[in-house]
Amino acid sequence: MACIPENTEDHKDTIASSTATTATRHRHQHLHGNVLGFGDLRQQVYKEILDPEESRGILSTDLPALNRILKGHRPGELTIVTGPTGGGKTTVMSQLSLDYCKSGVPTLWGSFEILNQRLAKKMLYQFASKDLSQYPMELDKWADEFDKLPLYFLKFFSSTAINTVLDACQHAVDQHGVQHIILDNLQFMLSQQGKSSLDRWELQDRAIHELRNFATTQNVHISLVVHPRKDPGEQMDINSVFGSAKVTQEADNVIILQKEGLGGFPYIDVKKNRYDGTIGVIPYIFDRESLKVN
Ligand SMILES: Nc1ncnc2c1ncn2[C@@H]1O[C@H](COP(=O)(O)OP(=O)(O)OP(=O)(O)O)[C@@H](O)[C@H]1O
Repeated sequence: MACIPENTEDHKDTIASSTATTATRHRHQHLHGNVLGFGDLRQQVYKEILDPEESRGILSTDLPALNRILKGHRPGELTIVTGPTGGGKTTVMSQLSLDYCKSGVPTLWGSFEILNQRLAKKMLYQFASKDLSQYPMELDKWADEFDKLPLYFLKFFSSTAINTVLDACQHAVDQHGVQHIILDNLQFMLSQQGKSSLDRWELQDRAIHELRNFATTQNVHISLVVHPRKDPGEQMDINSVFGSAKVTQEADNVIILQKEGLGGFPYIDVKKNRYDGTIGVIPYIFDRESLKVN
């Protein structure tokens, strides 16, 4: 019978490999239900390395320049959108969400500042790319097409408790497969809640935390419109967002709609992009006929 001497290299390898296997098994045996080993992530990591296009989000058709910076609209993220008063936050988010919705992203709008019918009218103009009051004969045709979109609206208006909002969002995720939720805006949603200004900041921090958590656990994208601080100055920066630093810390993306600056054009300013760190600006022109930016 062949006998393998204990000090051969083969034997050392065998011992080393069996020790590694035991260590791996030992590691995995002791993993808590909420703790992962690399093995659990391996296939996803491969996918990110070998197929980066796949891990990118849905791309915008209307604003291709935004894709080059943000790399698409991804589930599980929280985007903060801010900009000066009347600077186009609702208009741009309406257009962008419609753009993703047309690509098949089921979308839920929470419009706490403007009535749903006004928002839907704006979206219908953007959908038709024209001022439909000038084309009344076409109204039914466009409305029928618009009605086919996987688009939903929350009934809430102005002050609404965050838990009430999230309950409705949860229902929309479960029943309609919603993947993008737009809340416009945080201040109107939280208005008249909290007695002192300190209370209000705490309330806002808690709401941000809840929304962040919802986006992650439900794997949906939340776009949250937040007003700037009073008098944010000519060009806004990340500190111009109203509230504590938590608002922008919790966000994966921070987008500021800046007033005329670059060559006299207003521009979309991507100030934070946690996905790959690319930031940058996209000048745009607002078309009053279609209510779209391009
Ligand atoms: N870039 C733009 N240039 C000029 N007018 C615009 C632009 N974007 C939107 N508008 C128009 O300005 C008005 C306000 O736009 P919108 O409601 O989108 O701004 P907002 O930033 O959401 O406002 P608020 O600060 O009140 O929430 C609308 O009538 C809209 O059609």
